[in-house]
Amino acid sequence: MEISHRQRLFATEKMGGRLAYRFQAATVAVGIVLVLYYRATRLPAAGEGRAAWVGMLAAEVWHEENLPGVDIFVCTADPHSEPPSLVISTVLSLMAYNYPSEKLSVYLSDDGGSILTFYALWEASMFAKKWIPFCKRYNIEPRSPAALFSESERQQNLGCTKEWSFIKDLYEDMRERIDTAVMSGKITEEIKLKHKGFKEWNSEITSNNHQPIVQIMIDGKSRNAVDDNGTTLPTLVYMAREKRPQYHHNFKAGALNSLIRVSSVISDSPIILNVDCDMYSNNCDTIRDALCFFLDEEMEQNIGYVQCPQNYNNITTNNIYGNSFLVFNEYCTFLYGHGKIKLQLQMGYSIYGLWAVNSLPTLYYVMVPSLSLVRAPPIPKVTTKVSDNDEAKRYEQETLEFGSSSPEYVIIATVALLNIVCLVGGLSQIMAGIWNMPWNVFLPQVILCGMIVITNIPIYEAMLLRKDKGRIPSSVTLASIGFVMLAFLNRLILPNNTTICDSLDAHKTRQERSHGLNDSNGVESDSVREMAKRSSELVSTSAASSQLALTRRMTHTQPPNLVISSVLLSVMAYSYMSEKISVYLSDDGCSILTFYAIWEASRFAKHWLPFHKRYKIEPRSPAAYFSKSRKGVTICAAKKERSFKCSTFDMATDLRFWGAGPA
Ligand SMILES: O=c1ccn([C@@H]2O[C@H](COP(=O)(O)OP(=O)(O)O[C@H]3O[C@H](CO)[C@@H](O)[C@H](O)[C@H]3O)[C@@H](O)[C@H]2O)c(=O)[nH]1
Ligand SMILES: [Mn+2]
Repeated sequence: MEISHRQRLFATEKMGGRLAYRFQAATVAVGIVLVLYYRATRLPAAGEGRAAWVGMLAAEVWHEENLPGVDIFVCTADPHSEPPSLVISTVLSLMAYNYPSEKLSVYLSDDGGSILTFYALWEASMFAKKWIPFCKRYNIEPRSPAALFSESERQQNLGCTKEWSFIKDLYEDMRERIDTAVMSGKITEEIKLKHKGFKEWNSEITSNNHQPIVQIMIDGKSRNAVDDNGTTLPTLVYMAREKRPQYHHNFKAGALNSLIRVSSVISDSPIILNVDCDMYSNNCDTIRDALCFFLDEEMEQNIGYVQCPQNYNNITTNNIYGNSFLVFNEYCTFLYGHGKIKLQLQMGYSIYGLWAVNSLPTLYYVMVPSLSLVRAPPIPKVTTKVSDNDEAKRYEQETLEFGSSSPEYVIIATVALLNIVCLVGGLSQIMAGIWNMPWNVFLPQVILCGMIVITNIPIYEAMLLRKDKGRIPSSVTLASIGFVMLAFLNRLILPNNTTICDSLDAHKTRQERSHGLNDSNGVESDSVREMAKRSSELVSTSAASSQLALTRRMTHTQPPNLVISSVLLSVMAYSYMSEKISVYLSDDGCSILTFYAIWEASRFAKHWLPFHKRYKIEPRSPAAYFSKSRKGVTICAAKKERSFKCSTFDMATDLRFWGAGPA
């Protein structure tokens, strides 16, 4: 109880010693009144420091609240995709928060470990001396110089044309120096003399292999850390955590981990604000707003995290990347949204709670039906950043940007390619009449596959037609072609001549079977596990067994009824007491042909069961057994086997006759 009290940031409680406290408060109040009396009666003449005197008076009257310290973490990873001139604009917008500067510390984590980013931050530490007082004096918003100066008409309304132009020129000169340095990739010796931190970089340092670098650019506790008006500046720290090739750096999470450790030694503030380097503050009161939650007397114990709404300033007309303002979490939108948002919205947002559940079926639907269109008859997505001009142009024209060889793109390209190949292949097979079935049976699959192909048109363009840098790299295209070829080579994806439901059904049967076997008692010869293993072998080698339940497909090589009888025979032939085995066949096709096949099998079983038991035949499906040419079969078995082979063929011929005949 006591511990949790001590950890609270803010609370009002009745305490002992109130009389002593009142006495102390009274003396402080008298002191304040005396100081104010002194200021009011000794006012200097104009031009002899009156302005400073009034300023002091204002400062003494202005009571700054007892606010907690705030550590602000900014992460950057690469000076080429995240330009340092923009990163420092982010940093400057955070340093200019409407919050007591001595309580603010801004940390920049540089996962690129780049001297260019360090240089940019050093420039920012100088520019901040002018930028922060400028923002505060004119109540500027937004406080990112890059964002502010990209809006042209703003200065008229502010009434500070001269100062505006002065600051703007300063900023633009700085940005040019930084961009030039980034372009050349190095820092001149002259600049390197200006801060001791530059000495950390030598010719051996690479972004993945370097010592830890921590440089305090502005030390808020130091007397020199003041802006041009003499007001304290926020603390500003550069950090590049140690990186070695043999240890994984864990991306942004790793950077945040190091930031927590480094900041705990330097400022150790109870509140942490985290911002990506490609964002900036668009509201100088954000920290105070968020503290309303953290310092709330009733709620603070329950609130550990406050997410500020995000605005996007570069959404294109059709919003092709689907950027939008969304805050979502693991809670069910229906339960938590009930009574708060409309039902339509609840339904719309529920997708964000369901993405994980949704992704497997989605992958399934974009791949398996299309694959089965060509293989069998029917069934009932480090972000790339906009950093160069061409890229920005493509973004405005709403041309999808790929460019990098990300594994995500391989998945997208493979799915797209697979679908177009399947559509073309499937349609040509249907036209050629290979499946021997009316064409409308394939309609749902063709429509689904066709819709996926239409949706993927930009992907085909990016893979095959585009020449710009944002196209899908040929390595990705090649990899996806490889995967598509694998899908066709690998018979495991879908056994030939098997519909999707067939294979799922076969899988289910296998599970049910092994489950049933594990429950059984009184095993005579083989162990239960061995039997379960064999039963699964059985089902997987004859996945076509359940074809009958769904589609009645008569192919010339494998009459299903023969397969059925073979499966029944193999199940009847388990090494298990025959009197304890009962085999049931459910025929959802309700066919006399199937019944006839079973009748044939029941007669054949009288010979088959003793035969396989005597000679330990495996597999015990006659169709499977005789489909393989057998060597090394014992001589005594050979003769009998030949005659069995003949009768199996007899049965097969009969069944085929009945299956193909007019019934
Ligand atoms: O090794 C790395 C990789 C990334 N970053 C930084 O992480 C941030 C986010 O990366 P980004 O590529 O911009 O990802 P986005 O998809 O734009 O960002 C969203 O997705 C990220 C990963 O899920 C979240 O961390 C972000 O907060 C969220 O805005 C950026 O500041 C990067 O500089 C690092 O510090 N180190
Ligand atoms: Mn980002």
